[in-house]
Amino acid sequence: MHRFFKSFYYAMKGILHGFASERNLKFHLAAAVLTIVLGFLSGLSQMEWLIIIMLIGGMIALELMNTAVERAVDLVTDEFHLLAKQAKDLAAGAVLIFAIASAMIGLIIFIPKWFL
Ligand SMILES: Nc1ncnc2c1ncn2[C@@H]1O[C@H](COP(=O)(O)OP(=O)(O)OP(=O)(O)O)[C@@H](O)[C@H]1O
Repeated sequence: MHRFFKSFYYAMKGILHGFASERNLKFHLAAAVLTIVLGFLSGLSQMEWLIIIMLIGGMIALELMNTAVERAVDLVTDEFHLLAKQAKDLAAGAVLIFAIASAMIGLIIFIPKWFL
C-alpha cells in the first residue's frame, strides 16, 4: 500500500510540474474549464458528458506524455539529431491529431445546442 501511495505522489508531482512548466498544458486546462462551463450552460446529456470527460482527460494525458518525450529526448542530446527531431515531431503529431478530433467532436456536440 505504501508503494501505491508513493507512485500516486510522484504521478501528482508530474502532473503539477507539467502544468507549472508547459504553456500548452495551461492552454488545455483553460480550454477544459471553458468546455465544462459551456457544458453546464448547454445542459449536456449523460453520454455527452462521458465523451467530454474522455476527451479532456485524453488531451491532458497525451500532452503530459508529449512533455515526457521532450524531456527524455533533451536528456539524451542537446545537439541536432534526426531521431530526436522525429521523436518530438511524432509525439507532437499525436497531440495534434487528438486535438483536431476533440475539436470536431466538441463542435458536433455543441453546435446543435446553440445554433440549431
Ligand atoms: N535535439 C533536437 N534535434 C533535432 N530537432 C530538434 C531537437 N530538439 C527539438 N527539435 C525540433 O524542434 C521542435 C521543437 O522542439 P522543442 O523541444 O522546443 O519543443 P516544443 O514543440 O517547442 O515544445 P515546448 O513549447 O513544450 O517546449 C521539435 O518538434 C523538433 O522538430
